Amino acid sequence: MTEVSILSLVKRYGTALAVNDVTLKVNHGEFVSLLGPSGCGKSTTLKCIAGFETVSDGRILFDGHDISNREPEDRDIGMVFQSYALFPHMTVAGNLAFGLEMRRVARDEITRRVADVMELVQLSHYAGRYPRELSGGQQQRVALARALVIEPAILLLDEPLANLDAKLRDEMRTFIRDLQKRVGITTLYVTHDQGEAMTMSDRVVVMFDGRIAQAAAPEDVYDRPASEAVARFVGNANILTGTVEAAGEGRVSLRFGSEGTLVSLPGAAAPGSRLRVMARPEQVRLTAPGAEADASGTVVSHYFNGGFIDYRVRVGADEIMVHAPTAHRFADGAAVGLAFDPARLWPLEGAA
Ligand SMILES: Nc1ncnc2c1ncn2[C@@H]1O[C@H](COP(=O)(O)OP(=O)(O)OP(=O)(O)O)[C@@H](O)[C@H]1O
Repeated sequence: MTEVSILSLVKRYGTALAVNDVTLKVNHGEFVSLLGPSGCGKSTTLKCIAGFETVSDGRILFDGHDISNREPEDRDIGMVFQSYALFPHMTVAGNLAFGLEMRRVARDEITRRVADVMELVQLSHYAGRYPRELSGGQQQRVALARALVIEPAILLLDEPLANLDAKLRDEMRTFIRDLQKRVGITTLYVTHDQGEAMTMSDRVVVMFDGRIAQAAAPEDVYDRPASEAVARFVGNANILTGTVEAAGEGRVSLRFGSEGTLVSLPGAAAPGSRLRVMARPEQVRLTAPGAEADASGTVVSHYFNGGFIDYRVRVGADEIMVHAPTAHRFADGAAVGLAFDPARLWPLEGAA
């Protein structure tokens, strides 16, 4: 297993900064996702690690060795792309053997390793098939096997599930994650899909404009986002502004609107100041009017979504998203109360 250190990485295309001073350590056997909107620099970061792009500044170390100037084939990486990039004129077994033949591995050893990796990705019965005779998910499993068969030190994946339909994508998430755990390989995974990053990763690195906005465990990024931009990119977020009525011992009492009840939450701000807090839609509870609540509002719309109902509720000038169980239903126009779970409200940095 290998540790990857990215130190003050900069990548410029002309005057444009695609990667702007990225520093990140990926531990032995860790699964780290680079998550961000299109153009934020995640693929460029991965390409610099793979050696497909030269770095403009900064260094990349594998287990303490500077590999910034090594050719891609000398970096000991396995790579999987969105387009499976399989050789169409070769069978599955041929595709898997190719990298080993290039490395002049002995024939017996190639046979053994190809058989092992086909079993690992559950494709043993497909050895003689050509890529065009496989489904998208199967082709991506071959691509994964081809990256792993060379037994690389690091696995790099760039949007590998983007071409698959939704159900297959869900299955492949678990498949890749289980496989990575079994093999124990240090993995960097690029995606713009926050669900994918959350379910698969040990750590999620959120990037905007070539910079890291937050690098933390999925739960931390979701529950304790470093900024409003992270809060909004990772899942849905209600951003509420309240007035601090009292403060002390690392907690503040916040009042939303003129009628809102006081909610006590962790934070430090002077009384009278305005504070923005994040409440995830599933952390807001709807109550019948008259029942104890923190605020009152009117249902603007509701959408049935299988196990849940997604409501939009007008509270004063704000619209609050609520992701609620189906047990109690409220019609459009209904008066409702909203109750926040103070333990789950998260104060955001910066002035309101
Ligand atoms: N070869 C290139 N020449 C010039 N600019 C480039 C090149 N490759 C990428 N860029 C620019 O660098 C920035 C980062 O691109 P990058 O592909 O890393 O983003 P990304 O987050 O992976 O986006 P996507 O999900 O769309 O691939 C973008 O503004 C892009 O236009």
